Amino acid sequence: MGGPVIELKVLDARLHGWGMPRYQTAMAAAIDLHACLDAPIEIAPGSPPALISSGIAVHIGDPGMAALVLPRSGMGHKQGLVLGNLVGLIDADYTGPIMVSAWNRNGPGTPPIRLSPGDRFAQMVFVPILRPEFTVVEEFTAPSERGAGGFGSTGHR
Ligand SMILES: O=c1ccn([C@H]2C[C@H](O)[C@@H](COP(=O)(O)OP(=O)(O)OP(=O)(O)O)O2)c(=O)[nH]1
Ligand SMILES: [Mg+2]
Repeated sequence: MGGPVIELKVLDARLHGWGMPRYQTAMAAAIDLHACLDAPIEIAPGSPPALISSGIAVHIGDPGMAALVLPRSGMGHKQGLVLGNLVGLIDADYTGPIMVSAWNRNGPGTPPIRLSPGDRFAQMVFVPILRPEFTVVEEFTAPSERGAGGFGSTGHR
């Protein structure tokens, strides 16, 4: 409602039956992505991630926006299905199929994760992007309270 509108191509007609990419609730931040598989697959622990098409393409076409592909929290936390690239970044000028690297992060000896055609197995969120230009300097001009401290420099409690 009132948000930006971007073009989306449906590359796999089965999505019409599975439920087109949509926000599952009125205030959901992300749309779920469906696994456009020909047949069920099993992703074994320790095996390379499976690269699976979501069956959609978008052309964001605005340098102030990008999309992130993220695990679904239920599948990631409970089943161990996460992304081989941890987070997928979709550039505003990318027009190919949105692909998902599906990785079973579980340890050896655990059962494979089964994915069936149409399963909602990841999600995609659109985010604002800043693209600053850079002034190369020898020394930073403004003072900084933190300075170069990092990696726990402020303590734990
Ligand atoms: O999970 C993902 C990550 C990326 N992409 C697509 C969209 C993105 O715009 C493009 C390039 O991604 P990225 O820049 O992260 O990968 P790269 O390894 O740097 O490839 P490139 O050299 O094409 O930029 O691949 C996906 O479909 N799914
Ligand atoms: Mg890149």
